[in-house]
Amino acid sequence: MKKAKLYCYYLVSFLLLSNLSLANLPLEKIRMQLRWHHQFQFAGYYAAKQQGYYRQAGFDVEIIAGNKNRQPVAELLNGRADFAEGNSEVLLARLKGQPLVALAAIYQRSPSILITRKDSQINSTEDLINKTVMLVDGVDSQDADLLAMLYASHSSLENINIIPSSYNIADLYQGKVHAFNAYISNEPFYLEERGIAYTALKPEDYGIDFYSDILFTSQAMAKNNPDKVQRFVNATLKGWQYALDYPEEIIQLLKQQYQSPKSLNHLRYEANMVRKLIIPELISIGHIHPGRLERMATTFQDLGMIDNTAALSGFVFNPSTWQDRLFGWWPYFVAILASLIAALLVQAYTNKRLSGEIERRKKAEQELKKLALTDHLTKLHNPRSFHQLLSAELKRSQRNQSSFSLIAIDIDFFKAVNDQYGHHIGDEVLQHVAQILCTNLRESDMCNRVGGEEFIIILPDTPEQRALELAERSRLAIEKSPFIKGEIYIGLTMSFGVTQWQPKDEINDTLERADQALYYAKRHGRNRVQLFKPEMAVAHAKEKQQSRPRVTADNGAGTTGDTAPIVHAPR
Ligand SMILES: Nc1nc2c(ncn2[C@@H]2O[C@H](COP(=O)(O)OP(=O)(O)OP(=O)(O)O)[C@@H](O)[C@H]2O)c(=O)[nH]1
Repeated sequence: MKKAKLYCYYLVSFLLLSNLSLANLPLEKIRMQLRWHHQFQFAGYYAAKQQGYYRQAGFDVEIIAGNKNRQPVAELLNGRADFAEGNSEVLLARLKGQPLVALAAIYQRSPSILITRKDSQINSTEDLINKTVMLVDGVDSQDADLLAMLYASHSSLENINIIPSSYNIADLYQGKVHAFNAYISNEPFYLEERGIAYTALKPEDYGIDFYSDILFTSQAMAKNNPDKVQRFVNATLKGWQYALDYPEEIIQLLKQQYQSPKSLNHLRYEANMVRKLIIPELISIGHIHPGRLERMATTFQDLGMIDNTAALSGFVFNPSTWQDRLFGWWPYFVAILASLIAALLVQAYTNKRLSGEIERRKKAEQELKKLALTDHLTKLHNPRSFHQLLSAELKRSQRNQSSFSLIAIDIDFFKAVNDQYGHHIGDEVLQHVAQILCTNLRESDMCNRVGGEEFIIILPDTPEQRALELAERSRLAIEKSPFIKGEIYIGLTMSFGVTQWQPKDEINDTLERADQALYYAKRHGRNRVQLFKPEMAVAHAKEKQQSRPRVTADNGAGTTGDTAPIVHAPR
C-alpha cells in the first residue's frame, strides 16, 4: 500500500512537472487561412484567439483574411498556412487527389445561394433559362452546391448564360445580371438595406445538402502531429461556442481589431444567419457525418466534376484510430513508464541503502557485543564472557548428564617479566602465551583470560584424565616456546590446576577446586600440571588463614617459589 502511494506520488509529481514545463514552452506559430475578408463568418477563430484558447493550447495563431487571390486550399497546399477554412471546395480538392484532411464542418448548412430580384419573376432555377447567372469562375465554377442545384432542374446548362462573379451585388440590383451567387449571411443584407425585394434560390430546397466552412489541414500535418491538430480543433470549437454565446463581443472585436468594413448592423445580421447555419442547438459544433460527405462526393461525381469518390476514405480527421491514439499518447505512456521505472529504481536504491544500513548496524552491534565479551589484549573470552560460558556449560552438562573439566593456568614469575622489561613487553608475553595455550585446543574448548596472567580453559565433555593430558601438552608447548623479540629472550613456564565438574557442583565449587590444584602446582615447583585432590582443599584453607599470597608462599622446597628459575635474559 505504501509502495502504491509512493508510485502515485512519483506519477503525480512527474505529470505536474510535465504540465508545468508544457505551459512554459514558447508558443508555436500557426497560420490560419480564412476563406474571405474578416467578418462574422469566421467569428469562432477570433474568439479562440481573443479568449486565449489558442494560447492555452500552445499556439500563437495568425488569422489571415482571404481574397480572390488568396484562397484557402491553395494557401494550405503551398505551405503558406497550417490550417484553413473552405467550403465544399475542400472536399472537391481532396477527391481530385489533394492531400487534405477535414477537421470540422462549422456550418451544417451551406450559405451559398443564388439571389434574384423579386421583380425579375425568377422564383426557381427553372426560370433561369436564357438568363445571366453569376457563379465563381463562371462556367468552370467549382461552386458544386449551386451547380448541383441548377442541374437538379436542367439536364444541361447550355441555355443558361453563366458568367464569372463580379463579387459586387450592385450588378444584381442594377440589373446587369439576373442571378447572383451570394452568401445568405451577407448579400441579402445589402438588398434589404436598400429595400430591394429579392428571392433566394437555396440548394437545400433542391435536395442539395452541403456542409460549408470546413476547417481543414494537410494530410501530413494530421498524420505527423495529430496531437497538435486535435489541440487546434478543440481550441477552435471552444472559440466558436464562445462566439455564438457572445456574438456582440465578437462584432465589436471585428470592428475594433480586425477593421471590418461592415456596419454593426450588417455584422449583427450576419451573426444571426451564421447561427442558423451552424445549428448549435441541434448539432455539436463542427460535427461531420460521413454519410453527408458521401452524398456531397456523389453529387460531385454526378456533375462530372470527379471520376470517383475513392479519395473520400481518410478525408475526415480521426485521431481515435488505435495507431493515432498510440501515436498521440505515446509520450504519456513513456512518461508513465519512465516514472514507474524511476519509482522502482528509487525504491530499490532506498531498499538497498536501508538493508546496507541495517546490515552495518547489525555488524556494529555484534562487534560491540563481541568487544564486551572479549579481552582486548589477548582476544580471548574476558571474565564476563567466561562466567556466561561456564554457567551455560554447567547447565548443558546437567541436561545431558555429561561432565566437563576446567584447567586453571597461571604464568610463573610473570611479575619479574614486567619488572625487568616493562609492562609493554609483559603485554606482548601475555599475547604470546595466550596464542600458544589456545592454538592446540579442540573447537569446542573455550579459552578465557580471567585475570592478569591467569587463564582458564573449559573443556566440554571431557573427563579429568583427558584434561590432564591436554594440560600437560600445553605446559610442554609453553616451555618450548620462549618469548623472543630482538635482543630479548624470555623463557616461560606455566602452572596448571585441573579438575572435573561433579554433578553436585555449583559453579564456584568447580572453580575453587581448579584454583586449589593450581595453587598446589605453584607451591610444588611451578611448571607443572596438578590434578585436584581433596587434601589440597585442607592445605589451601590453612594457607588462606595465614593470608600469604600463593606466589610468595613456601612451596615446601625452601624459597625457590620466590626466585625465578626461568631465564629472562637478553640473547
Ligand atoms: N604486562 C602486564 N602485566 C600484568 C597484567 N595483569 C597483571 N599483570 C602483572 O602480573 C604480575 C603477577 O604477579 P604475581 O601475581 O606476583 O605472580 P607471578 O610473578 O607470576 O608469580 P607466580 O604466579 O607466583 O609465579 C603482576 O606484576 C601484575 O602487575 C597485564 O595485563 N599486563
